[in-house]
Amino acid sequence: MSVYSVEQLKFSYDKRFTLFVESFEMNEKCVGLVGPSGSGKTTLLLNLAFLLKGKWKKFEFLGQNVTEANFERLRRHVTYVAQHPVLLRRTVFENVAYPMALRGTSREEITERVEKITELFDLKDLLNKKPWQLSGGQAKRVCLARAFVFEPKVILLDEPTADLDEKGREILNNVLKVFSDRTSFIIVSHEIDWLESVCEKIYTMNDGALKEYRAKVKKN
Ligand SMILES: Nc1ncnc2c1ncn2[C@@H]1O[C@H](COP(=O)(O)OP(=O)(O)OP(=O)(O)O)[C@@H](O)[C@H]1O
Repeated sequence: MSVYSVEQLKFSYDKRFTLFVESFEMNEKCVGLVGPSGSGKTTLLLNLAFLLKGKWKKFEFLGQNVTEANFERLRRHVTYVAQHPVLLRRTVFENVAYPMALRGTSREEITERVEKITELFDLKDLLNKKPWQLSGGQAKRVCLARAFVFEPKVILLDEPTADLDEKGREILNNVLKVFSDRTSFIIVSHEIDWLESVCEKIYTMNDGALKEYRAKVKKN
């Protein structure tokens, strides 16, 4: 079953920019997306996260036909992590727990999952800190942990390495590996070498059009 199967997806904010994806079939666990600034990468991710609604000839998500009726419901299975995501003015623990609290998860399960994910993202010592007490890299790791904590089927990452130092990158690489058995990823980045080391396939975006960049056999 494909993660996404899309034909002729079109979205415009206004007359100045149009995203037009002729065809996108995602059968990989991880694909990368590169392209110049303003070419439409974020716009594509927002459409694939069901946060922007365009028009399409065919749009399937995990084998389900996307329709007007289920569009908003499908959001539950996919998480978009923005390049500069915003944290709530609450503790790190509460920020990471937030998506599960929204979903009505029990307090016990929340605590257990937050513990596990903050361990993976090396945030254990920061659980009681507030956002303004964190460095940029720490804040980014909190945002990433908040996306991974409820194990959505698909995670869309917009420039995830921005703000991360070497240790942060190692952590992210490890988490991508740990989650590769249960989560699929689309990653926007300008770091093509890094994308090639973690993705099975890479696409380019130019003036709103998506093209395959290079098929690649994953190392190790
Ligand atoms: N909310 C909006 N309203 C109107 N136009 C927008 C909006 N968001 C983005 N755009 C325009 O749509 C085009 C594509 O933007 P988008 O953010 O998808 O590009 P991008 O490839 O992600 O860029 P970057 O690499 O700089 O993040 C740009 O011309 C941008 O100015």
